[in-house]
Amino acid sequence: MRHQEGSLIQVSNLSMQFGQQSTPLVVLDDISFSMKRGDTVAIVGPSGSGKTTLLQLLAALEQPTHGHIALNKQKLSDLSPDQLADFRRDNMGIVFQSFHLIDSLTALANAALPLDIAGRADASDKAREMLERVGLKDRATHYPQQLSGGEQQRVAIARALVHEPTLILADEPTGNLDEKTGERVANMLFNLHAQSQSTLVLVTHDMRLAKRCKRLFWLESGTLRVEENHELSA
Ligand SMILES: Nc1ncnc2c1ncn2[C@@H]1O[C@H](COP(=O)(O)OP(=O)(O)OP(=O)(O)O)[C@@H](O)[C@H]1O
Repeated sequence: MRHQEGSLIQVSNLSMQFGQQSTPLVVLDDISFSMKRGDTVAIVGPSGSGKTTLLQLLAALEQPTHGHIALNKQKLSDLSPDQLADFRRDNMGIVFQSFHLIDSLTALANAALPLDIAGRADASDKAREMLERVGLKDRATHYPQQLSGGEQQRVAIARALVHEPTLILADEPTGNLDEKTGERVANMLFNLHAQSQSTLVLVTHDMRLAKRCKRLFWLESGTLRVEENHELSA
C-alpha cells in the first residue's frame, strides 16, 4: 500500500489469525487503512468480528500474524518490548470497558500514573487538572471502590489523557454504564478529544456513539469497509 503523507497511523496488509496453522481462525484478513491526526474512528461490526483484536493490535498489545502498523512513521514491529512499552506510554492513552483502575491508589494517583511512571515532577498537578476537567475535583482522594461506575470511567479517561497522547484508544468506553451515565462519559471523551490534536479510535456496539465519529470502520468476516460519516459533516 502506498504511504499516505501526513497520516498518523498507517496500517498495511494487516492479518491476524488464531489457532492452528492447519485450521486457523482468520480474524483480520489483509486489511489496510490510514488515519490522520484529529480523526475520530468507530470500529463496529458483529460480535466476534475482530474489533477488540484490531484495537489491541493498534495498541501493540498483540502482534499481527502478517503486515505492520506504523504510528508517527514508527513501525511498531521494529521496537523491542521495552521500547514498545515506552512508546505506548509516550504516545497512547487507552480506555478499557472495565476501567482497569488500581484499587489501592486514589483517583488522583490513578490519574497521575502515566506521568508518575515517566518520572514527571508535575504528575500530581496535571492529574488534578485532568480530574477537574472530567468533573471529579472533589473525588481526588477517593479510592476506586468509593466511586460509581461512571466516576471510575471518568478517572480512567483522565488517566488515559493526562499525558496528552497522540492516539486515544477506547474499547467500549461506555459499555458498562447506564445510558445516561454513558452519554455523559462519551461527551467528556469527545470534548477532551476536541480540545487536543489527538486521534480517537473507539470500539462500540452503540451506533449512537459510533455516529459521533467522522469515520466508521465496519469489520465483518475478516474484511474492513470504511464509511465516511456524512451526517457529521452535514
Ligand atoms: N487470544 C485468542 N485466542 C484465540 N482466539 C481469539 C483470541 N482473541 C480473540 N479470539 C477470537 O477472535 C475473534 C474476534 O474476537 P474479538 O474479541 O476481537 O471480537 P469483537 O468483535 O471485539 O467481539 P465482541 O463484539 O463480542 O466483543 C473471536 O472469534 C474470538 O474468539
